[in-house]
Amino acid sequence: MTVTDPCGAGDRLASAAALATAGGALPSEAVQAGVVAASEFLARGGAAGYAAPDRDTGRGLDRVDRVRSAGGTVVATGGCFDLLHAGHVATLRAARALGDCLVVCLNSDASVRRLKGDTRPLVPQADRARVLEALEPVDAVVVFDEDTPLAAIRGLRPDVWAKGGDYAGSDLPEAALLDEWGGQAVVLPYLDGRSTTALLTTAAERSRR
Ligand SMILES: Nc1ncnc2c1ncn2[C@@H]1O[C@H](COP(=O)(O)OP(=O)(O)OP(=O)(O)O)[C@@H](O)[C@H]1O
Ligand SMILES: O=P(O)(O)O[C@@H]1O[C@H]([C@H](O)CO)[C@@H](O)[C@H](O)[C@@H]1O
Repeated sequence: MTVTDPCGAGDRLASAAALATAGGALPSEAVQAGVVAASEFLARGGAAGYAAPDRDTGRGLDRVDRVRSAGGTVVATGGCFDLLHAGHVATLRAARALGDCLVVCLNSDASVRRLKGDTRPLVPQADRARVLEALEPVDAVVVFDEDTPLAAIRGLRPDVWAKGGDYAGSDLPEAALLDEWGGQAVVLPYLDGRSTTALLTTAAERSRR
């Protein structure tokens, strides 16, 4: 293999090793996974093997397809993302750092209503999607109407499914689906004290003053 441009190989090794560790691999196994990923990355021409994302057309599922066909890592996350806060941004940034693109599976308004009650969402799905698409870590948003993102995930077949730290300690139901194609479900750190519910409660209290 003629190594043309090693740039990015270290990041590739580190992200693959981190993912392997998150999946329970031993340090030696994680390093091995990282070396394999970095080798495959270089074999495909390294960073130069990726088409430069065109900000006009580089967003959206076409970018996800390009990353996948170049052998990159597709990361997906999901949620309601009603009133956005720093915890959401922390999870989106951490999820994006696990791979080469990030897709957000977004609950539709009807789905949010069934999940979180008739008073939710405050922000309609079209605006929730627009806000998410404007964030640097987000490459695409897929709105789903079901109670769970399982059908959307099956269609996307991401390498990684990530949720925020409020799911720490719980078995993500998406993990079994990712297992079908060797993907991994991971829980990311939680930013204490941030939640849409807390924002709504504070707003209601302040408005009564
Ligand atoms: N404080 C936080 N730190 C990190 N990730 C978070 C935090 N709050 C939510 N997330 C993550 O953001 C995604 C969307 O979650 P969601 O929209 O339910 O946020 P929320 O603030 O918990 O909303 P709600 O209060 O209405 O339940 C999920 O993956 C969730 O794990
Ligand atoms: O914004 P939330 O409440 O984190 O989003 C929910 O997440 C659920 C989670 O993926 C289960 O593991 C999902 O089932 C539900 O549809 C909401 O997206």
